[in-house]
Amino acid sequence: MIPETPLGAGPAGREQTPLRMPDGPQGTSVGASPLHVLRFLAAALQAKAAVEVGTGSGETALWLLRGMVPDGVVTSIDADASVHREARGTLRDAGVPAGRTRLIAGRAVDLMPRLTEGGYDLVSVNIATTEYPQYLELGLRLLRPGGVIVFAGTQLAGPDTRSAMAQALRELIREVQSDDTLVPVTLPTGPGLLAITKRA
Ligand SMILES: C[S@@+](CC[C@H](N)C(=O)[O-])C[C@H]1O[C@@H](n2cnc3c(N)ncnc32)[C@H](O)[C@@H]1O
Repeated sequence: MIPETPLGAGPAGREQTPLRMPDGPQGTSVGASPLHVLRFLAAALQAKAAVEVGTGSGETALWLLRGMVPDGVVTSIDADASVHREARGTLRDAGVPAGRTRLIAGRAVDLMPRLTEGGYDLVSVNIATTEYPQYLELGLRLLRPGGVIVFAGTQLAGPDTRSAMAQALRELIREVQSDDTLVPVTLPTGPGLLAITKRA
């Protein structure tokens, strides 16, 4: 079992404040990118705990944290341990206290089953994959009722192609459509998002 970070355990003596970020010059667009969507969802859910699959540069984790409650924690998994160095730099440069992220190296399919069932408000899958259905099952297990799982890059799968990724995406959609406890939406931003909430 991966030890859970106690929520609300910020660095001693440091007041937890929201991580603010500019969207652009005042009075212009507020943004419609996948990152804006993730930040919005994290804020709307008042997310205290999120799981991210695919840490990469740390940029997505940063935007999730900007939407989450001030002491919220992102658990971010990447199969490539070397990316966590860059991600730590991204988060540190943005002023994120170290206690707000847990960066874990390994394959998400191996690590997600070790996270606490029902312990998360939001799961963000940042990889376009042939294992979409498996990530749906693993991610839904982690969500509290009313939580949301977001798949990024779904338009890369091209639903009318015969690629393994497209087939996996179709299977994912079939599974979502056949489950009355799930409410999905496709968002045509960036490489495509599929967001699914688990009814409370
Ligand atoms: C598109 S990048 C994520 C970019 C990230 N959102 C960012 O802010 O930079 C995908 C990442 O997922 C990782 N990855 C790919 N397959 C994985 C798997 N099965 N389990 C965990 N991480 C994986 C890759 O190593 C890569 O760093």
